[in-house]
This record gives sequence, C-alpha cells and structure tokens, in this order.
Amino acid sequence: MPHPLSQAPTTAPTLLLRYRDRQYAADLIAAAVLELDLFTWLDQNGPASTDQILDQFSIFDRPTDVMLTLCRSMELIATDDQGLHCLTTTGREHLVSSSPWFLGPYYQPLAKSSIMKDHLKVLRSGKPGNWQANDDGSDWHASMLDPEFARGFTDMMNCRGLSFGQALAKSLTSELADRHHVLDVGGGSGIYSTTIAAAHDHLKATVFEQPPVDKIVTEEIARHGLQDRVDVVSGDMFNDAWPQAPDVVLLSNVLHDWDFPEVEMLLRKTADALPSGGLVVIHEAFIRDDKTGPLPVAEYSALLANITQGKCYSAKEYGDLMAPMGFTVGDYHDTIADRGYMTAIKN
Ligand SMILES: C[S@@+](CC[C@H](N)C(=O)[O-])C[C@H]1O[C@@H](n2cnc3c(N)ncnc32)[C@H](O)[C@@H]1O
Repeated sequence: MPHPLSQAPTTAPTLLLRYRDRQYAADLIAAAVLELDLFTWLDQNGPASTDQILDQFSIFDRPTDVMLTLCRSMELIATDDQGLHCLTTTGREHLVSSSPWFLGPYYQPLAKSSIMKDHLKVLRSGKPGNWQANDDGSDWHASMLDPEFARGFTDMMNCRGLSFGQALAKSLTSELADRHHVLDVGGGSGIYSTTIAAAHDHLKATVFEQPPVDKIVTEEIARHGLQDRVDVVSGDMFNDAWPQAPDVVLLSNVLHDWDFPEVEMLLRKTADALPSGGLVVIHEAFIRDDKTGPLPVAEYSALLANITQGKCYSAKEYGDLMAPMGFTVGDYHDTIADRGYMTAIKN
C-alpha cells in the first residue's frame, strides 16, 4: 500500500535537501577564484557592470547571473542601484590574490573536479554541462528521454515531492476552493497532482508529460488509486497542443530548467491554455527580487545552471514576463525547505 498522500511528515527535510542542493556551489566559487580570478580583477577594475564582466571573461549571461547572485548572497560582492558590482571586505580580504588572507590555495583541489570544469564550460558556452549521473556525455534534457535515467530522475523528484506537494496543496487551499481542473505541465511522477487531488476532493488534474515519464506517471496515479480524478496526457510541452479546459496551470520545478526564451514560450502557452480568471501557480525555489539570496537558493541555482538550461529565477523575473501577456501577477509565498510559489490570474 502506498503512503496516504494526506499524511505529512512531523519533521522538516530542510537540511538534508540543502546538503544535496548546494552540491555544486563550492565548484562555482572555485571556478570564479581559480580560473577567472574574478575577485582580483574586480579589486583592480571595480565597480564594474555585468556587461563589463561578460566582456572581460568572455562568459554568458545566464551562468554569470547565477555566479554573481551566489557571490552576492555570500556577501563577497555587493551591487549598487546602477547595477555596478564591487568587492565587500570579505571578498577583498579572502579572495584577492595579493591579500595575505587569500584562500585560493584552499580551493585548489577543486580545480580537478569535473563539476568545476563543467561550470567553466557553461560560463563560456552558455550551454548546460553534463549531468553527473550519466557517463555518455549527454545533458539532463537529452538524458530524460532514456527510460532508465528518466526512472531514476523521476524517483528523485518524487521523493521530495511528497512533502513539497503536501505543503503546496495546503498553502493553496483558498486559491483552489472554486477551481475545477489543474493542468500539471511537466508533472514528473504526478506527485503534485496526486497530493493536490488528495487534499482537495473537488479537483481533477491532468499531468502533461513526455515519454518515457508519461508511463511512470500512469503507474504512480494507479498506485495512489486516483485514476478517477487524475489522468495523463502524453506530449511535448513545447511543440504539442496542451490539454484542454484547465482553470489552473501548475508549473512545478519546470521553468527553472530553461533559459528565458523557453520560459517565455511556456508562459505564453499557459496564457493560451487558461480562460479569463484562470490561475497559474509557479512552484520551485525562488531567488529574492534583489538577488541577494536566499543563500540556499543561490547555491541550488549553481546546480541547475550547470546541468540544465536554467537557473533559479526571481518572482520579479517571472512577473515581468507575465504582466505583458495579460496576467495580474500575485505575490510570492514560502512553503517548506527553501521552496515556495507565486500565482498570477489571467485577465
Ligand atoms: C525537474 S522535473 C519536474 C517534475 C515535477 N513537476 C516536479 O515538480 O517534481 C521537469 C519535468 O519536465 C519534463 N519535461 C521536460 N521537457 C519536456 C517536454 N518537452 N514536454 C513535456 N515534459 C517535459 C521532464 O520529463 C520532467 O519530468
């Protein structure tokens, strides 16, 4: 028998998730210190704009934003109202090569790490590095088409999704009270659809997933005995028509896998799928609008930038894309373990 979907844990998984989420952060700092020598350059040339940094190091926007957000969240740099970056005292004392307290040698062992090398590839190409679990050199997006890899990855999302989904379902109680049908785009194992359906008896849900994950979702929904209210539509969220008639679109941990053009396309498809008054819920780990943290999210963003085409976005970044598409953008809310959600209503 599966675990009852409505029974939440009595303890928080936060620290266990943080250890895993931050796994790529040290290597990104190592890349900045050992290979770019960013801090020494900023000491000699700062304050500097993001464009100056991109030009100086021949690196790309998305991973550079992730690197600078991590440095800002660690209080190694500060950024003023004009968008100019300069060193903090911590950055100057410990990461400038001429400082007596320079810690570069402490990071030197990471120079051999494949994660650090992948960070450099991502910074210099703008493309994702290799997913750590796959030996054949394919990135995460390509690997997800392989049944064995997709099963392992979906299990990974599913195990944290039980408590995340329970927290999300509870937090959304008032927003979902008058709704009928949730479309869970890129829904993984369907754990968010099933936990939401279990918590809200009046709702139906459709999980929209690509093969081979679509098969896994079908099995998972049956395992939870929710096949009367949760179904699966197989398809490509970029290239295929989306299932009809939702009044809620859920994008859980989906947008953060992609760069701005794909995020914009998915939000546009969301706008097209919803009727006037329809609700969109974006659930994932959010960077604060001023990009000064939270530190655990800035650390996790290093992982996403390395293995996917995305990063952790801020609610403002999503809101700025959605407002011109005809959404009234709502607030951001924390749930558990550094995750949260924002909502918007289609006008
Ligand atoms: C990071 S997982 C998130 C899964 C789930 N929503 C969650 O929060 O745990 C992203 C999901 O997007 C799906 N996906 C990626 N590209 C897709 C596409 N083109 N069409 C449909 N689903 C896609 C993947 O199969 C994967 O399950």
